[in-house]
Amino acid sequence: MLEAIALTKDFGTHRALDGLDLRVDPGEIVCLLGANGAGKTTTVNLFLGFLEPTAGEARVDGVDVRADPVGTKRKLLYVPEQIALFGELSGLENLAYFAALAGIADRSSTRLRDCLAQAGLEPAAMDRRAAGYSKGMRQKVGLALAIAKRARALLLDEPTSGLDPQASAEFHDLIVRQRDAGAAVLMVTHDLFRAREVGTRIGLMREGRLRRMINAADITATQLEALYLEEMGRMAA
Ligand SMILES: Nc1ncnc2c1ncn2[C@@H]1O[C@H](COP(=O)(O)OP(=O)(O)OP(=O)(O)O)[C@@H](O)[C@H]1O
Repeated sequence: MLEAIALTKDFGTHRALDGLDLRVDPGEIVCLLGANGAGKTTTVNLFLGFLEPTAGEARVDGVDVRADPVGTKRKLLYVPEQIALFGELSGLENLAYFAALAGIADRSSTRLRDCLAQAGLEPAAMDRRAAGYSKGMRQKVGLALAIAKRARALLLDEPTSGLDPQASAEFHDLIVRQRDAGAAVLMVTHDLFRAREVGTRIGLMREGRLRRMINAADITATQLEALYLEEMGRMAA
């Protein structure tokens, strides 16, 4: 569903992403871990068509993002670290607005409320102004859009940073539900523990390169941490 083929991005003379080969199939969650500046967000932005690759291809459902930026984006849902909502509008009104922008045909209030409920937003909160929403509640509106859109792939960039542990666990449960419904999920995170819990595979990135791809089932959290530190060079001495 998501495929990077020798994907490369330079910013001036700096190579931010260097020949990335990666595949995320329907029904799996691939987590990207790595130190700041490793090229994780650049990868997500290339799949979204926010950046043009210097070389290689980012494909969504077999289509090069550059060849059909609008069509490929329609199949994706992007959840950034901070979801921006209109504070004066309710959660439901925000969802209705973004659903219209995304070209979703069925935007009845009943359907959108159902999507918000599936994303875990309390019914009582749906009609309250989003200005009073916590970060966790805003993320749920983002996920509700994925559900409304029937997005086939989710691109998540540090979606739970700053969430309390309970909200983070709840968010990850929702992602797992999307995976079980057949979505392909690419998640950038610094949370090694959650990556191992929910990830099918875990990629370790450093300085623009994918250094290692690990099957989450083959490794304990402690082993993952040791591998991570080793790859990041902190245990090199
Ligand atoms: N628009 C840009 N212009 C110039 N350099 C950029 C740009 N975007 C990213 N970079 C550089 O590319 C490299 C990779 O950045 P990227 O944001 O992909 O890292 P990351 O792995 O997501 O890091 P973090 O964990 O801090 O979010 C960094 O050196 C960064 O400074």
